[in-house]
Amino acid sequence: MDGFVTSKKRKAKQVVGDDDESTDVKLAILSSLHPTINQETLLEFLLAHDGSVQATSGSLKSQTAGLTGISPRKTSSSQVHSQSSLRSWSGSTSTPTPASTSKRAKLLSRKGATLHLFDPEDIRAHTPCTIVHNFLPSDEANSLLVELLQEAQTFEKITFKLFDNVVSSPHTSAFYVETDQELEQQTSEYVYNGGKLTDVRKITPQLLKVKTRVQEAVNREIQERIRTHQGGKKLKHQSPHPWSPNVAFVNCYSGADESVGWHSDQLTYLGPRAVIGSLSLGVAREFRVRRIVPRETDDDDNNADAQGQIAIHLPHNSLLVMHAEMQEEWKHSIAPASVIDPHPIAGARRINVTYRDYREPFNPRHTPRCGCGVATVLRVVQRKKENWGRYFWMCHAGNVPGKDGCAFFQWAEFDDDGNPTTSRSGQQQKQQAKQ
Ligand SMILES: O=C(O)CCC(=O)C(=O)O
Ligand SMILES: [Fe+2]
Repeated sequence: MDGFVTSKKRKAKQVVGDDDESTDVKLAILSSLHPTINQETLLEFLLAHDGSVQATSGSLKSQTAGLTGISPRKTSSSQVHSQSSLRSWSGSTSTPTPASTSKRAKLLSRKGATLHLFDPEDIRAHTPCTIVHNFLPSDEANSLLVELLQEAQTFEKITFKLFDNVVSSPHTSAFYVETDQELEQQTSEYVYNGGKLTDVRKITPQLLKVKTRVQEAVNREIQERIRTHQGGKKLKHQSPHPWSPNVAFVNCYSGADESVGWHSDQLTYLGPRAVIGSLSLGVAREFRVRRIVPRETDDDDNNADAQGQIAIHLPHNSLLVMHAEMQEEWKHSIAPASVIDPHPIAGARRINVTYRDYREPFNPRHTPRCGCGVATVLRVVQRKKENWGRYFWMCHAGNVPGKDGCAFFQWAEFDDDGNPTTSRSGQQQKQQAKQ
């Protein structure tokens, strides 16, 4: 039985190139083992040691002991710099067309280099995001910040399993829902990283009030994006319905060294081509994005940073919209900072609220369950050229410390509006028939 599971797992890996996360995962492990060494240096060492975490870590330990060749974290993620705009030197002030946008982005962000963006027009032109500065009336932003800093005193780090290591997120967070019924469902039915969330809270009156403003602004931004970047049409699998957030994740970064590693947000409850509204409060930090470039071959890891990173600077009271192009094709992170400019209310702390639209067809009651009896996770092929852009459901029960998952894997199909085209029972039957 074990042999069967192992070979099935291997097969799934081959079709989806699931390995694609391994560089990020390896970097996350190395980062937690060597917190003072910046990610670029870790990546260089990892590549030099053929992707072996153990060899990289050993080599880093001996080099840091001898203090040779390693620069401490010296990322430029630091103070809030100011930059007028790229437009001032690129000579263009007009709204870019999709073609000119991607050409400019290619020219400006390069392998190994980080392009720093501050101006909303530059962010719109070079990334799948848009930003609204000074989003809330300032007293509303400040009082939401005060409330969430208070809440964050009891937030916890999320613990999960990476390969055989148990690691915890380098920041704290909590999850907010609107009704008692959702609170009950979230703790009994929903699954994150293979396990149940332990800290689910009822949304606060201020978070709820701000949600209405976020909802209006995000829907406006979506329409604008469709007009300027999507040729007037929603993307294939993008929902045609107005974006209607019903949950919020709140993250707290207590100091410059707290961060979140490279990831794409989980589509499991959002569906394909999801849009997310992300409000930043307190100290300004860098939100880094990079496009995922499909691999030419299975062991081609050199492409991981082929187009370089883009750092979007997120000041207090800014709303970042991650548009429908984002989660499937890009990864994002909050980089550790070497220096920060303290905020008058928050000091070194930053609060981030991501409002999300959990869609009914993606309720775990309707989505496939794996052999462990757990609702599966929805993912997309990001690296493997062959199946690039295809969605699949897979078991994630093995991410819980102390648990092993199963080999469940199933391609996911959606109609043009992003609704699953097969019912759960239909999918389960097909899966059982195949086994
Ligand atoms: O803190 C942020 O701005 C981003 C947080 C994030 O990526 C997430 O919660 O998924
Ligand atoms: Fe995220």
